[in-house]
Amino acid sequence: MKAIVKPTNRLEGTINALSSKNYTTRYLLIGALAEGTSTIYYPAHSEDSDAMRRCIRDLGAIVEEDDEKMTIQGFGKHPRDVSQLDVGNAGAVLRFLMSVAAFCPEVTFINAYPNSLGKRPHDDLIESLQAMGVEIEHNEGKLPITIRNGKLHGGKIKVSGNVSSQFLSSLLFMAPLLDEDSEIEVLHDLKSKVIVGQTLEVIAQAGIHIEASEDLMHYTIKGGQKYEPQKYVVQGDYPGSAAILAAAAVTHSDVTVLRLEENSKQGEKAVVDVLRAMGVNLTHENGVVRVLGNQQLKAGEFDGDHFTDGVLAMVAAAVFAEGTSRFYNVENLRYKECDRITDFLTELRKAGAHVEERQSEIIIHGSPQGVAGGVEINAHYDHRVIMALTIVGLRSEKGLIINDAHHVAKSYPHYFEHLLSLGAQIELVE
Ligand SMILES: O=C(O)C1=C[C@@H](OP(=O)(O)O)[C@@H](O)[C@H](O)C1
Ligand SMILES: C=C(OP(=O)(O)O)C(=O)O
Repeated sequence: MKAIVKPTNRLEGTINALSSKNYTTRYLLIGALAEGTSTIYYPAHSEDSDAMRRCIRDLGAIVEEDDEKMTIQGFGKHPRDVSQLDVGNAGAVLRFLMSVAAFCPEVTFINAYPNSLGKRPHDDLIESLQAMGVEIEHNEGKLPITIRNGKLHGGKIKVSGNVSSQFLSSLLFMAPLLDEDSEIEVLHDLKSKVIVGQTLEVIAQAGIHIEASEDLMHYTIKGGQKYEPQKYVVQGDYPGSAAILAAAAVTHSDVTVLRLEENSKQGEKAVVDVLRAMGVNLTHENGVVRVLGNQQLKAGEFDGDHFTDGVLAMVAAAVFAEGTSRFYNVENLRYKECDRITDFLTELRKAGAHVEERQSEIIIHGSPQGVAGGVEINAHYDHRVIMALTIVGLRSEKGLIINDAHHVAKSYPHYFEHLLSLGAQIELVE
């Protein structure tokens, strides 16, 4: 699908935030790891959450669904003997399930997206699992990956947090089910640290006890624990909503997004403060964010690691700010669906933005007068690149054509529909 994004002066209206992708993948997982029936209200529907749903079914969970909720009869620590799993393009699903696969005799994770997930590194998790007795075949740390149970055991576990927090989360989900007690030590820096708080939150909701140090670098985990079946309610998604809020910030607008809890553990709720710091007129009360955009933005400097999945949308807003903005501590954006620094900035430059990259920084020299546009954009298989470039297109002189825009469905299948309902001028061509 192509998205033909045309210059749009005004956005107006109210939308319900999509359901959180990262809570949905977690609740599906812990529902599967429980024995008994868990219920998840308002689960997300996107390619990534569908991937988790498909894989836990393949592993033996019984999943039933109606319009409002999903029930999962879990398999505990005894998944079905499945030979292959297809995680689509979902990094978190792959990494979380690599640890669960260690309870199966032999599972191969296939390489369904060689140009996206197929390029992402998993070495750090592979090394930790191997040290725990798991046998792993892999393609230089990348897919396809085959996991064999070997002699899986707990004990002292080390994992690097340099590249992704998902490796640590994966081990935190699995270790309580082992017979032995475990201690996890995080080596190096822990990137996307905030999201580990979401992992610990859902694990605790399922009755599992993990002792975590305050800096989230050390964990003590008793073995032989069981996930209890529970009822979970999925909150609204900040990373996806960040793009809607940024679109409202760069246009004349009166846009309200519902279902964005102020006390959420999602790091990307920081985008509300980022936009505020950029001078955007907004309020955030009782789970409702209202943006009154007037196209006036000022530049700022932000530690992007706190809101990793919201960075691209904030960069798109910064393209139209007065002055030079800097998003630092974002090196691990290079290891996502594409290289979200080099690949994303290549597309931004095509659109007419003035941007510079460093190994772990994005620098934007703002163009408050707007950018030229009038070019075709490569999506690089990345939903967040698509969402961000759409924002830029709305404020361009000649619009943008975003190729392969269907990849937006990885996290936010209704993104264009939502923008259209706010009055965005976008044509979708199959
Ligand atoms: O744990 C998770 O669900 C996620 C962790 C983050 O990845 P990294 O830890 O690799 O930064 C985030 O970007 C991703 O969308 C989801
Ligand atoms: C990086 C993302 O997801 P994942 O790592 O799960 O593929 C994302 O949603 O932006």
